Amino acid sequence: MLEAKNLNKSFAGKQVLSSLSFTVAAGEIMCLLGANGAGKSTTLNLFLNFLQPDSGQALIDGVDVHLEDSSKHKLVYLPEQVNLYQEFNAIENLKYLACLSGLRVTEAQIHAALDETGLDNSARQQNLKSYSKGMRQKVGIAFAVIRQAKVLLLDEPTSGLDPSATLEFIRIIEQLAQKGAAILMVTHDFYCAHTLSDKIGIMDQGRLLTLLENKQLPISTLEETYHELISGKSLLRKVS
Ligand SMILES: Nc1ncnc2c1ncn2[C@@H]1O[C@H](COP(=O)(O)OP(=O)(O)OP(=O)(O)O)[C@@H](O)[C@H]1O
Repeated sequence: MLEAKNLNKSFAGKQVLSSLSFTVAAGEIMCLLGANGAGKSTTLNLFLNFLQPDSGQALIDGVDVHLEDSSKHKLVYLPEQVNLYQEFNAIENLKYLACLSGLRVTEAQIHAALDETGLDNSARQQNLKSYSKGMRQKVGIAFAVIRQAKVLLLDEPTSGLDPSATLEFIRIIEQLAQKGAAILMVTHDFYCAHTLSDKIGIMDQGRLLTLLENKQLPISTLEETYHELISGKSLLRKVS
């Protein structure tokens, strides 16, 4: 389980996160939407312990990531651009990543993880420099499968993916959540947020303005709420 507890963060006197609190339970997918500069990536960086909060806690399974690094073994981070070794193929990359994490994996386990992501068998022996963004992402997700990640942090995972690759990505992430991972995703993609998330937080200027439960929420309501909150204007009024 992942929990932001009253997180505050400033850079050079500028408050970029203010009293940010939310939880993502095991098996749940939460998405953060917000304008550029709202503080979404800063939030991920606090969970990754790349940054220290001024106050508050970023907790993974009840452990403050800034006080104990035991939580880092439970976590996999997928940045917008998955930067793996371009000169290695998928199998070699995953073997190497597993080795760096102190995990022993067989080639059969690596193939099984890649099977879950749907990466074509024929591509697995090719160097990553020939991969598309979606294929690279599948290798990153396969690492989460190998690591049996309890927490997955995703930063704008669908930007630049074509509609089919986006759908495939959604299917893979749903499967990881069904297996019990807590997933926090930052995105500007309404469709992905709407299709995938159990709850959607809308952020602006470091604050969580609202937290929408996504049970049968129409995508038009999500978009309307976003625009009203962020720009103070109704989408419907704008177009009429
Ligand atoms: N290392 C840093 N040093 C100084 N300011 C920073 C740093 N990282 C982020 N900021 C500032 O903090 C604010 C929040 O940035 P953040 O990257 O978290 O926003 P975001 O919601 O992820 O935006 P985007 O959608 O553009 O990725 C911005 O004003 C940004 O300029």
